[in-house]
Amino acid sequence: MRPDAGPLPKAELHLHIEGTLEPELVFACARRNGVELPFADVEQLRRAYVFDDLQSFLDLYYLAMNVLRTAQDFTDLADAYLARAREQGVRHAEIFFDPQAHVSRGVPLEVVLDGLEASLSTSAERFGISTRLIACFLRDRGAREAMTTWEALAPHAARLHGVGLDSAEVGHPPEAFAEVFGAARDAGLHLVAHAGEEGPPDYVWQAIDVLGVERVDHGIRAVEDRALLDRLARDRTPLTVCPLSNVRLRCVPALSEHRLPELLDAGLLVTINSDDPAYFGGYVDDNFQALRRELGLGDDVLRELAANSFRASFIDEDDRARLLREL
Ligand SMILES: Nc1ncnc2[nH]cnc12
Ligand SMILES: [Zn+2]
Repeated sequence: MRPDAGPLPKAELHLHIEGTLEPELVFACARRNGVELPFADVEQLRRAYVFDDLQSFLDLYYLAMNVLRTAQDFTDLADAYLARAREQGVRHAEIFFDPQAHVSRGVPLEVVLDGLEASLSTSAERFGISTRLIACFLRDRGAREAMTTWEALAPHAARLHGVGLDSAEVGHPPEAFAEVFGAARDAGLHLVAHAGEEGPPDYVWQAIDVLGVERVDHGIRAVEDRALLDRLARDRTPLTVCPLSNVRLRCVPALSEHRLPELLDAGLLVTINSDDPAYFGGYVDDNFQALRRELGLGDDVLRELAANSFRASFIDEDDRARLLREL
């Protein structure tokens, strides 16, 4: 039992580091790198954070990250996330980054990796948070570019913990990425993929059956397919659900109508995460608090969701047991 009433200890398993870019850091990086922004100031940028769907968010997400040019920018980005994450009870984070979004605009992969690692390699000492990196392929840029990206990543495989699949989902089914996921598996990396965020349950089936992912990112549309729910429950395949993201991107009409309780009732290993917290109005514990407020989840359920985050993480068994004992 925990002695105090601070935020629950938890792991964050679905967090895009580029989605932690707060407007203040956008302007600071733009200023020092001489990048022009189509926004007058921080307030005007923040006012633009109103989204109709995933694509309308991605348009702004890719635009804002254009200010990230140097290793120092990526270090500052990760440091800012870690400081926030510590306040939110995070003990372990498996962090996504989008190599193609940087390499395609002329920022070398080494700059991104060196910059992130300069922060993350000391995250445990400075913030009490162990960290891992997961490189995501941008599915809307196709399987061929994903393979080219993998060829650039492979020499750095030891610096990575896994690969994932993200960006615009509908029209870009997981099965197209079977070969590149096979190559990453052969290199000893963990596999995850966004599926069933906006896309149909069939994309979740493909992620587990064709790509062989160990976790499904989002996966909320699995609720529409009884056989899929049974399969995910039977295999204990975790879903990394992001409630505030789902509302902001209009994947669900309101938090009070989120079908998370049905996923839990079906016996799924559900975790709660923040996705792109700078854009969606809250970091990971804010998601937990919103579930308490809007969905009426009680202490026991919230504690179970926090425990699931350790169960679903890729940490060593000793670390998992140690972290579970904190709850
Ligand atoms: N919620 C999300 N879905 C797909 N790709 C993303 N990239 C960053 N956030 C994302
Ligand atoms: Zn995501």
